Amino acid sequence: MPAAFRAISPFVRTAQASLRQGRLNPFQAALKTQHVSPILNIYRTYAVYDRSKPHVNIGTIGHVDHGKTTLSAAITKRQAEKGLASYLDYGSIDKAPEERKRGITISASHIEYSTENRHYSHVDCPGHADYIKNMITGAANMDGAIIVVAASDGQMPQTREHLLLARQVGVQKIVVFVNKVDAIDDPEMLELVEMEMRELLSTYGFEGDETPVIMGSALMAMNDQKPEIGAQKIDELMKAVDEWIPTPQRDLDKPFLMAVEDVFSISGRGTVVSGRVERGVLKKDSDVEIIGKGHEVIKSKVTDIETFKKSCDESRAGDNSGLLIRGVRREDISRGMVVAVPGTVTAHQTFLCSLYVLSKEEGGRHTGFRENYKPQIFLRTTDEACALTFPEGTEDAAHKVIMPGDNVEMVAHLHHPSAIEVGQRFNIREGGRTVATGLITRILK
Ligand SMILES: Nc1nc2c(ncn2[C@@H]2O[C@H](COP(=O)(O)OP(=O)(O)OP(=O)(O)O)[C@@H](O)[C@H]2O)c(=O)[nH]1
Ligand SMILES: [Mg+2]
Repeated sequence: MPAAFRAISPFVRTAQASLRQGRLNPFQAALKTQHVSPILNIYRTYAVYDRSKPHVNIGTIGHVDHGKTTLSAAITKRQAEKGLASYLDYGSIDKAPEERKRGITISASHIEYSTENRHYSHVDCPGHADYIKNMITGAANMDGAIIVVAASDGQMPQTREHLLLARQVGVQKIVVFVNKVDAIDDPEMLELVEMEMRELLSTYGFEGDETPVIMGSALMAMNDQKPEIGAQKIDELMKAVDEWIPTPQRDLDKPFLMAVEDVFSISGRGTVVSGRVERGVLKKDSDVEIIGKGHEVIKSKVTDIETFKKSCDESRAGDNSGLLIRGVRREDISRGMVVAVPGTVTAHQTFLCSLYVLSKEEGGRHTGFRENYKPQIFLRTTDEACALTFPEGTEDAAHKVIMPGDNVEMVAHLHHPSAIEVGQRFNIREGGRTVATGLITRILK
């Protein structure tokens, strides 16, 4: 340990004593004293940042007051004890003074920690409209979520809302943390909560039977009490998160996809399609499929690749490329179709999506719209006619009006089948301006 580190404060002396007695290792000692000194901050940074581990974005979601912020703090506490995070107490996660006073989280707070396997960026996510908007528009993203459900709320009238929120923000994989188990005496009650949760997960299109459900108490973990429902459950939770939420693939590692921007024919050579490569790497002489715009799937081979006006052996994510495709006529391909690795993309016509409808101030509509709104939607390089309806079971769908500034979940029916995928974003425009942004959350047909 550096000399400067030794002379700083009583905190350091306490930590050092623990260190000597073998209760803490040097990293943990540094973490314990993180508030004191910039040198310790450097220690802390080293403890947390480990770029060799894969990075994953997650967050806590769930109803107001069910314990999201307490759980977030408890995770950092537990990981800090292992030298894998810097401990943040409740107050430093709920930053705004008015939040602390009222005990309600208003803005999202970013924290980070690691497990043995991965590095996490974690948002303590309030259920507020602003945050949902950020997720829909792509300003924020989550690879998976921990949904916090308080067991003490009896039959959990808000459970549906939690799952709807998770689906709306585009999360595909969830880990459930049933919180406040310390306040429950009846174990049967917990079984009931778990059963109901699994059933609802399936109803909302998540894998209800396989989803990990951990029962514990964030408060007990924070207070170093009852480790069997406190600290140990945080460990179980992080293990489940590590295993259940997949590591996102880098664009370059994904299967090749390019949306067609332009098609032309070069005499003596054939048809060339051009566009910006969205993901993956394509080698010359690879087989591809060209999909979308209501056409049959076209099977072909890319016999030459041109990037920056030079012929090359491959085309990669981010490149603007021209692909010479064999045996396909120019008129069979149109802008908006995608060129992809065979079998990786299919065309669909109906999907569930989350929409953020721009407010008047953001340049959006001045009036609301109802079911059967028929806008043009802009997907990748093309636009497509589409009709929007409310999901099955929506109350009073016929009279519901969506106003500018609203978030809403809707079902989109495309006029032509298009190559679409879960997680893809799109815009709705009217008269040349964007009036809504959408996120595809489930493919329906
Ligand atoms: N008994 C008990 N209470 C808990 C537990 N976890 C959290 N609480 C309490 O529940 C209340 C709400 O906790 P928060 O962590 O602020 O809940 P939240 O979900 O972040 O709330 P918002 O951000 O306002 O939506 C606080 O009074 C916590 O002390 C627990 O495991 N057991
Ligand atoms: Mg909170």
